[in-house]
Order: sequence, then structure tokens, then C-alpha cells
Amino acid sequence: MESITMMGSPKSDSFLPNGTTCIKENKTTVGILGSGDFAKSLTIRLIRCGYHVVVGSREPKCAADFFPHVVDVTHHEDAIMKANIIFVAIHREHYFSLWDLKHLLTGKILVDVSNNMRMNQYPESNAEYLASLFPDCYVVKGFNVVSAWALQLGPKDASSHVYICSNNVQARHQVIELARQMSFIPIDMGALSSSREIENLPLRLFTPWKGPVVLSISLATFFFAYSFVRDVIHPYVRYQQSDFYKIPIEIVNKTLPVVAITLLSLVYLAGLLAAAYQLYYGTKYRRFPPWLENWLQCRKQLGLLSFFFAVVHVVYSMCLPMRRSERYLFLNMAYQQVRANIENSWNEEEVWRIEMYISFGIMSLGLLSLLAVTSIPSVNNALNWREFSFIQSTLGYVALLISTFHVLLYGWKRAFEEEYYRFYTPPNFVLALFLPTIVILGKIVLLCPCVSKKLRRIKRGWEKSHFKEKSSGSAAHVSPERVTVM
Ligand SMILES: NC(=O)C1=CN([C@@H]2O[C@H](COP(=O)(O)OP(=O)(O)OC[C@H]3O[C@@H](n4cnc5c(N)ncnc54)[C@H](OP(=O)(O)O)[C@@H]3O)[C@@H](O)[C@H]2O)C=CC1
Ligand SMILES: [Fe+3]
Repeated sequence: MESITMMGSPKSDSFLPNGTTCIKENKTTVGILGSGDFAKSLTIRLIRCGYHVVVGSREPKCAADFFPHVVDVTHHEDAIMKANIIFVAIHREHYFSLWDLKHLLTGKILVDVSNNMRMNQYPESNAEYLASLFPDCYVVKGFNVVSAWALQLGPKDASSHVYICSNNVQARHQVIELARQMSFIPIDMGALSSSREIENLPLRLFTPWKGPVVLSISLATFFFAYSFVRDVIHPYVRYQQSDFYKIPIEIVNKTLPVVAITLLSLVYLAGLLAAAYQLYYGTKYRRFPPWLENWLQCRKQLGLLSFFFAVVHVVYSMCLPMRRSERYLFLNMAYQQVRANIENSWNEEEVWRIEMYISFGIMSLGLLSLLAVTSIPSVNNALNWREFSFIQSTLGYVALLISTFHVLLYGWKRAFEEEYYRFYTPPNFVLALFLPTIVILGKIVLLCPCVSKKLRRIKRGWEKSHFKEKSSGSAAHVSPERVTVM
């Protein structure tokens, strides 16, 4: 690890506090048990923020070479006695080695920074295990989401969140304050029972993205296979026409917009179903079924994936004229025109259709970009609820509508008149229109005065059934986002 090489040099003044912003007058002593990568990086961060650090090691003489000279590197016993807040920077498997120091640790704040190799590796979290070993200490979980490398970089790079929890409120607040002094953004996670969740955080691998990514890949595979069979295999079998050259660009570029518009429709379909559910039960205080709840929660990811497919589709489309096949087809067409003695092949209807088609495509990409930008947390935070809902909901529907027209104009006539009847199977673009049409019709129904009035009353929570549900004890709080974004 790079942090080791940086730390591996002998004592040097470069480790001395270099910031002027967080230097403290009265130096508080913070203890660290262990002298590994994390301990070294943590030490640098602490001394830069004006703390005095005492490191407890099994071999202090050897360990001292790797720490700045202002750091007191000593035995575990000595380090524990000198500090009140002690970071346990050793792996869980070695916690037991501190057992003999139990009497010295009484009343101290032990900060558990450990991580595991796998999610839910042990029956109890590391912090809970530490607390069970030392019941007379105040165990606080925290800082495990920060890597040793990030600790060394300091706050210049980007302030990171640290999640902190403990059963002792005072101890928790002291560590939260310490995190703040170190230029982290502390998040109070309450009691120590949250430690399992905090320990699982660094082990997550794009968890909220899994479902949407799997769905996108499945949709892309399906539409690609469908187009391939319809546009390449079928003509080959039927007319011995070799269109295999279409695979890398044309077939891919037919797949991309269909996936993009289907994903965008799915974003809004979830909101429509949620509204239908609330209308049906006449209340917003009833939990959505788990599948709908999960679907609602991954709308952001679905929207961003839709944006991704749309952008790639635009790049592919812009590169279409570069192809050699396009040039040959163009020359052949020109030659046939000459042979047919057609001087002017201008087709007013065709020209208008393509102009509108491209214009709608650009507009929908613009709107999708706006939706994507406003989903960035810092931009999102700068908007109030109404502004956010206007962009994500109203403009989102406009984007869906314009994209639907874009797809419709593409396939208009050509697909219906030629391809559809030629192969007796709907081309990709007809399948692409299925979900957006349902969503747009659903939205129109919701905009009907009688339906929207009822929905507004439900959203305000003043429907009669709300009281019925509450008194029967089955009420469940529904976050406003779920009912508003549609
Ligand atoms: N490295 C990182 O980026 C991060 C690490 N963490 C957590 O920080 C903790 C330390 O990690 P890291 O510094 O990388 O690990 P290292 O292996 O680099 O260091 C662990 C330290 O524990 C001590 N130790 C080793 N064996 C024993 C033993 N048998 N008994 C007692 N002490 C022992 C050693 O210190 P000595 O020889 O001085 O006693 C050693 O330096 C872990 O719990 C890890 O999950 C959390 C977030 C990020
Ligand atoms: Fe397109």
C-alpha cells in the first residue's frame, strides 16, 4: 500500500502539524493501540489537527522509527494510562490480547475502527464484541469507512463522512467532536447496535445499483437478440441477404434507445403504481409491497442508466455517416436515381420528419442531462423540494414524452410500411413505445381533476381512512418522496 511507503521513511519533520486552521492551544492526548498502517495515518491526521498522540505497541522501539518524533510511542499499558480516548487500531482477531489490560481500560473511551473481510462475518459486530470483552469501557464505533490513505491525504482532498455510534451518549459526542476537529463530517448513528451496519458499509459493492444494472443488461440482451434475429438472421434465411455487417453498429444502435426509453418509463411507472396503490386504499399511511418499495428506491439509478444509454446512443448515431457501408449505400442510391432519371429526389414529408426526429432527440437528451445533473447530491441540496420535484417529475415526464415522439418519428412509415409487414414481427421501436405509452396514459388519468383532487387529499393525509388505519395500528409512515415524485 502506498501509505506504507510514505510512512516507511525514518523520522522527519514533514510529519509535523502543517495546518493552521485546526491547531489547538491545549493539546489533548489521544491514544492509539497498534502501530500498523491505520495507526500511522491516524497519527499524522491527529497531530496535524493539534492533538498529542501516544501510540501503544508491543514493540515500541521498532515502531517508533515509523512515527514522527513528536509522537510518544510506548507500551500498551503506558499509552492507555496517558489517554482517555483510545483508538483500537488492531484487527478483531487480536482484541483478546488486550484482555490483561482490562483493569487499566476501565472508564476509557475505546474507538473501534475495525473492518471485516466479508459482510456479517461474525455473529456480532466487532464493536459489540469489543464491548463484551471490556464491559467497563465506553466503546464507540467509527472511522472504519476512512482508509489509511484518505486519512493521510487530509481534508484538502474531500471531507468524508464518518459514521459514529455508541451506547454511551457522552462518549459518542466526544468522538463526534474529535471527528469534527479532524475535518470529517460525523454522522451520529445512535446506539452500538448500528455498528454492524457501519461495519458493512465499506464492504458494499454498488448495492443500490445491482438491480437496475441487471435489469438494463437483461433488457439490452433481449432487444439486441431480437433485432439480430429479425434484422440479420431472418433476411439471411429468407432471402440469402447478408446483413451481418449491421451487428456492431446498427443493431447496437437500435438496442440502445429502446433500453434508454424503457428504463426512463420504469422510473415513472413506479410512481404511477404508488399513486394507484394509494388511490385504491385511500391512504398514504399504508406500506407499499416490498417489490414496489424497492422499485421506488432505485428510480435514481434507473434514471441515470437511462441517461447513460441515451448518451451512448447519441454518440453511435453521430458516427453513423462515418461508416463505409453508409457511403456504399449512398452511392448505390445515387446511381439508381440517375438510372431512373430522377433529377430531384427532395421529399418534403421525409425532410420534415427527420428534422423533427433529430430535434426531439436533442431536446430529450438535454432534459435527461438536466435530470442527471440534479440527481448529484450537491446540486440536489441547492434546490428546494418544489424545484426538485418540478425538475424530476414535470420535466421528467416532458423528457419521456419528447423521447416517445423521437422514437415514433424514427419508425414512422418506414417501419410500419416496410419492415413490419415484411417480417410479421414488430420492429424494436414498436416494442420501445409500449411502456412509455402506458406511463403517459397513466399520467393523463392522474391529471384528471377528480383523480388528482382525491390524490391531493390523500397526500395531505386528511382522508378518513387515515384515521381508521392509524387507530387499527397498521399505519406506516411513508416518506414524502414516494408520493410526490410521479
Ligand atoms: N488500513 C486501512 O486502510 C484501514 C484499517 N482499518 C482497521 O484498522 C485496524 C488496523 O488496520 P491496519 O493498520 O491496516 O493493520 P496492520 O496489520 O497494518 O496493523 C495492525 C497492528 O496491530 C498490531 N498487532 C498485530 N498482531 C497483533 C497481535 N497478535 N496482538 C496485538 N496486536 C497485534 C500491530 O501493532 P504492534 O506490532 O505495534 O503491536 C500491527 O501494526 C483493523 O481493524 C482494520 O480493519 C479500518 C479502516 C481502514
Ligand atoms: Fe434516436
